This record gives sequence, C-alpha cells and structure tokens, in this order.
Amino acid sequence: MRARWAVLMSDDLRKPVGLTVFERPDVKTRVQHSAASWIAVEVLRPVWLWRRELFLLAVPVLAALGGAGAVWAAVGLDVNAVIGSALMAGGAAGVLLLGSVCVPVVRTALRVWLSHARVRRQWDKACRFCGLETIAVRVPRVKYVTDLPTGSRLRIRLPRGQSAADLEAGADRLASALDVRAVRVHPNPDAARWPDVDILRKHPFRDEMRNPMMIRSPLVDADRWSLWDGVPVGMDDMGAWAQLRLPGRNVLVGGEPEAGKSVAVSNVLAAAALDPDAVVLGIDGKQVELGLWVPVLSAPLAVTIEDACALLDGLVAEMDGRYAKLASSGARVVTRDMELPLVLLVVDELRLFTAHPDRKLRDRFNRVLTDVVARGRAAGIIAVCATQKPSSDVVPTSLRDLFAYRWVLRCSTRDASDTVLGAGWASEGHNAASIAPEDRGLGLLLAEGGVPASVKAAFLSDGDIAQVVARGAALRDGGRT
Ligand SMILES: Nc1ncnc2c1ncn2[C@@H]1O[C@H](COP(=O)(O)OP(=O)(O)OP(=O)(O)O)[C@@H](O)[C@H]1O
Repeated sequence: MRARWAVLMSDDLRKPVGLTVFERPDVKTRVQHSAASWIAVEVLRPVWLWRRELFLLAVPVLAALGGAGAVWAAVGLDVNAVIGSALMAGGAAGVLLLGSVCVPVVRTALRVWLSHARVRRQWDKACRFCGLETIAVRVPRVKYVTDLPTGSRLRIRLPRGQSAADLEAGADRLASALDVRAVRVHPNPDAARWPDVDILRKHPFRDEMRNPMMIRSPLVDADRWSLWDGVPVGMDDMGAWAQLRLPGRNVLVGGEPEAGKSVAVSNVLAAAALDPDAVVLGIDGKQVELGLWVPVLSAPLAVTIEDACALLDGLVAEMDGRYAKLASSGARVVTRDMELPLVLLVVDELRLFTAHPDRKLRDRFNRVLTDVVARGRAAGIIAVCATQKPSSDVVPTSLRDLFAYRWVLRCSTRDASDTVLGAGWASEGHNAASIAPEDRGLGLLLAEGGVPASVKAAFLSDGDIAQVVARGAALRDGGRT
C-alpha cells in the first residue's frame, strides 16, 4: 500500500504516530497515464460518489448565487445589495433545508438516502482494495441498496469481464475491507451480470449484550393460517423470515438433544393448527413433545410403534384413495382449488421407530413411512419428521433424499450434519456441528436445489402453544357446527 501522506514514525517502535495513514489500493491502471484520466479518477469519481452530499451543500450556495444574480440584474452592481441578497437567499435556503429535517418523514428519507450513499462509497472503496478493479478502473457498481435488520442487500452491476464467482472469491476480503461480519454473494440465475450481495453487520441472533435472542412467531398472534401459504418458521441471518412452502414438500429436522427440534416443528404445527381445513396427525415416541397439540389432532396421537404403523396404514389407504380420485379427474397433484384437505403428519423422535428393537415392526414402520414420504407429496400429504440422532441407521439415505426441506440444528459431529443435509455440505462450510451450544433453535435450513442457510427457529413457549391450540380447536369446532 502507498501512503498518500508522509507519516511520522517513532524510531524504536516503528508504529505510526500523528497523521492517520490514508491507504490507497496499489493497483496499476491504464487510465492513470493521462491528465484526463487522472481527472476522471481523482476528481470526477469522488465527486460522483459524494454527489448526494454535494447536492445538499449546493442548495444554499445556488440559492445565494441566484439571489445575488437577480439583485445584480435588477439594480446593477450595488455590492452591498448583492451581498445582502446572496446572504439572505442562501440563509433562507439553508434554514428551509434544516427546517425540513425537523419533519420526521423527511428526516428518515434523508437519513436513508445518505446512508445508502455511504454504503455505495464503502463498497466502491472495498472493491478497489480487494483487487476487483478492472484495468479501466471500473468496479462492481451498486445499483440498489435495501436495508435489512442485520445489514444491507446490494444489487450489483458487474463490469464487463467479471462474474459473480469473482465476487464470491473475494467475499472474505471484502468483509474485512468493509469491516463487517460477512459478505455473501448470491448469483442471479436470470441475469449473470446482476448478482445480489448481502453485507452482514450485526449478529442476527444475538442482542446488544451478545445473549441469544428469542424470535417471536407471527403465528402466535394470527387468527388463522392456511398451510397452502408459506409457513414462517424462523429468521435467516439477514433478519428475513424463512418460509416453508409445504404443499408437495416434506421436512426433515435433525439435531442433538435439546438443540431445539421440537420448537422448530412447533412452528409448522402452529400453522396447521390455525388451518381448520388441514388434517393434522401426530406420532410421538416420547408422548410429551406433541402432547400439547392433541386438541387439534384429527386422530389420536400415536405413541407406540404399533399405533404408529396403524396410523401410517390408514394414511396409505387415504393416499391410494386420493390417487384414484386424481386419476379419475385427470389431475396429477392435489391443488388448492380441490376439495381435498392437506394432511400434515408429524413424527417426533423418528429414531424410536426407525431403530426400534423389534425388527419386524421396525421394517414395517420404515416401509410404510417411506411410502408415505415418497408418494404422499402429490396427494397433499406432508410429512415432517424430527430426529435426535441423525445417523444413517436412523435416517437411511433413501428416506433422507425424499425430504425437500432439511433442517439441521446443532449436531455433535459433521457427519451427523451431513446425514441431514446430504453428503459434502460440511466440507463446503455448512456444518451444524460448529453452531454454538447456547444458540438453541439455530440451524441450517436447506431447501431443495438451494444452499443451506442459517435459520433460527421462532420460539413458541408452552403458553404460546396453548393459545394457538385453543384458537385452532375453536376454528375446528366452528367448522363442525
Ligand atoms: N428457537 C429457539 N429459541 C430460543 N430457545 C430455544 C429455541 N429452540 C429451543 N430453545 C430452547 O431449547 C430448549 C430445548 O428445545 P427443544 O425441546 O425443542 O429441543 P429438542 O431438540 O426437541 O430436544 P430433545 O431432542 O431432547 O427432544 C427449549 O426448552 C428452549 O429453552
């Protein structure tokens, strides 16, 4: 790096003292060889980047010039009158500008406007430091800035010759140059030149004191919900709600004991409870996890493997019936406009059934569950399975691959993380074993065809669940009368 200004160095320590070092990226560029290009780079570019601030400063200056010009034209060169009118016009414009800042909506708009300009400047500078400047001194340009609770999302326009992969390769360096937690690049499948970049500033799941935050589910206050709509289950690390689109998709949730699986599953159950049209079925080897939901279940909670097999047999019969109806009506999948309700099957603690000591019952359970998960999707049957011990004997790969959504909460090993997400994700940095033990409810959510995203489940306390269940039961009773 070159320092623009000389810096006083203390002889013995060789640490900079006095003036701060003004660092510049040490990039050799073609345009620095002519006066015109020097002006473009050293003058016009900074002016362009500071244009919003300069515009605000220019308002009183232009008003003063305008006032002076008008008086000059009207009364001739009367120095006192010209200076006086310039001061008055400039002052009036300045006061008007400051006065408008007192209006909250103007102040907010101005703050956002200027803060976006600052983000653009920081981005421009970071790109130049990180070697993303082309030989024609162009860098990826910010077209739009969107504020998110934990940072900013930028829509970027790449200079010709660069790709989103170049940004991805420099993401760590950009994060360091911007002095933020992380920079994440999202290639744009529709327009390769316009990727999105997330700049993560705040910790998404910790409060100011670095304590884990509780996220309140919107379902707790909702009067009703439809499983056909997206189900908000938690927040991603940009502070946006992670939604599950359940029709046609199954969900697998895995993680070590006390990682927050039941809470994660509660979010789906809450949406189903508030949908009076949905059929909700539960299998719970521990009895207590789904016990609170019993009033909204459409059949008794299955707690033994025999009950579970009987419930699944009934579901297979329902599924076959639905396929017969679909075939006769010429349809391929159950859709919202059909009379058939969505069925939500929740299996908590899969391990107690798929690794049951009775081999015959275990094989029967595995066979019927795999059938429901594999064929149920088109028939409007959604399976949500949670397991404490994500290993291949509990969740065979053939079963795991049938889940479109895989959500892994903290695990003890990277293999366990990969068992839920799929082989290879841990080595690409998506490893639930690296989640801190105190971050309960935090996990990696993989939606089919995507990349695992950090998502913290919204928390529903027993009291919240009781409220939702009471509302759901009332909705169902209302439907029956
Ligand atoms: N999303 C969350 N936000 C905040 N705290 C959470 C969250 N999820 C879980 N917790 C905390 O972790 C505790 C354990 O959660 P939960 O019962 O869901 O874990 P689990 O993985 O189902 O455990 P087990 O495997 O033993 O059944 C909860 O009582 C709660 O205190």
